[in-house]
Amino acid sequence: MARISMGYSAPGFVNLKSGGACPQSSFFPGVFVNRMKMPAALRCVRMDEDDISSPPLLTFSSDYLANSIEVREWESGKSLDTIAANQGIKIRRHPPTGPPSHAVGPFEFRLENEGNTPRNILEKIIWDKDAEVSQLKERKPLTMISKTLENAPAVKDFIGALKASYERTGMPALIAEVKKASPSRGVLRENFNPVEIAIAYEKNGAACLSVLTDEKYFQGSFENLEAIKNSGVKCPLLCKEFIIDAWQIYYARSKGADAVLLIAGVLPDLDIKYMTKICRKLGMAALVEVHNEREMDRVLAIDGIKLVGINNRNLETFEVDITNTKTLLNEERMQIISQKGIIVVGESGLFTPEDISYVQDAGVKAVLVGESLIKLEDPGKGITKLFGKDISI
Ligand SMILES: O=C(O)c1ccccc1NCC(=O)[C@H](O)[C@H](O)COP(=O)(O)O
Repeated sequence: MARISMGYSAPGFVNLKSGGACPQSSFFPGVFVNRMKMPAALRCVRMDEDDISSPPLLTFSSDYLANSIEVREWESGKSLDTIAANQGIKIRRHPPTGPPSHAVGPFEFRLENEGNTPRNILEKIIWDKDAEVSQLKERKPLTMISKTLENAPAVKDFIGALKASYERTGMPALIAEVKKASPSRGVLRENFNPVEIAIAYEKNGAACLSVLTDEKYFQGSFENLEAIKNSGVKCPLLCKEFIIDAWQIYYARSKGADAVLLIAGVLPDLDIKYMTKICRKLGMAALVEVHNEREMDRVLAIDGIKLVGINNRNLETFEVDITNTKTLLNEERMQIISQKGIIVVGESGLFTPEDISYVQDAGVKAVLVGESLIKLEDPGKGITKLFGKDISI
């Protein structure tokens, strides 16, 4: 099988060559491209069929490339943002740079939102995350992380835990979120002890836990994730991050995550396919999050996805509407979901037993809940209040 490998040529740039051992032969001979403008799937790590612990040399099967519309678009000069926009994604991965787009007489200017101003909070988060991940990767290259994975504790079965809970209680399985703050609500809980909260959630019937790791906007951290993992909590853990680079999946795994979040409103199909493949190789689950019908249809068309989250919160406007879950789960889609054995997770804005019944009737088998639990004096007891019954027994 022909493989493409990347050799670094200049900071931020790669020289695409074919066959790791044969640097000058053809696939993309001597092509220099801006690495930051490439889809994540083409950017960072090895896609070797059998070995995921190897050094960060990227390899792709030629079949994979030949079948990918996005790769062909990218080869023909389309930028990552254009490819994403063709899939309805409005979030740009980086601040656009380049000359001002308007000239009037001797003046050149850029209209607001045409230049380096993020269009909304999600775009701002993604731009900041991109800079953060670039720095972290320099400090902890994949080779270093891969070494730590050799002795890492086994991954826990995230989807299995959701199914078991649903079967046991007859109610949506709970993914309880360890969330100190959010951009839409500010600080949700001053007295925040992540391990205590995690233990209380588990004791009161949570099937899995979601741990926010973004520091800047959510006051979360990978230390929190690691501390919960090491506390003896048995629930599988979702690393709640803004993943834009496959390196982050390996990093999350090294910090104890059993599952990661992939946001369809940020990641084009090729990235989702590539990242879910990495998750499978690492034994992790991927919760692929959608907010609108287009994202839902894109994700349902991708093979191998087993967990889909419907976020009732619009991450660009912060508007929350739980009827979104019902809108997205129409009859036609429910048929695909059941044929493919997908578990649907209802996310955000769930506060009462009526809300839980509403999304359950719409077709979800799990829910992801943060605010309504974390704001209570006793977040563990909040679970019984939220479900209208004790789901720990
Ligand atoms: O919660 C936010 O304000 C937010 C803003 C921007 C991007 C993501 C955001 N939240 C992530 C989530 O979707 C929620 O943390 C999760 O679904 C739980 O929601 P909730 O029960 O409403 O706290």
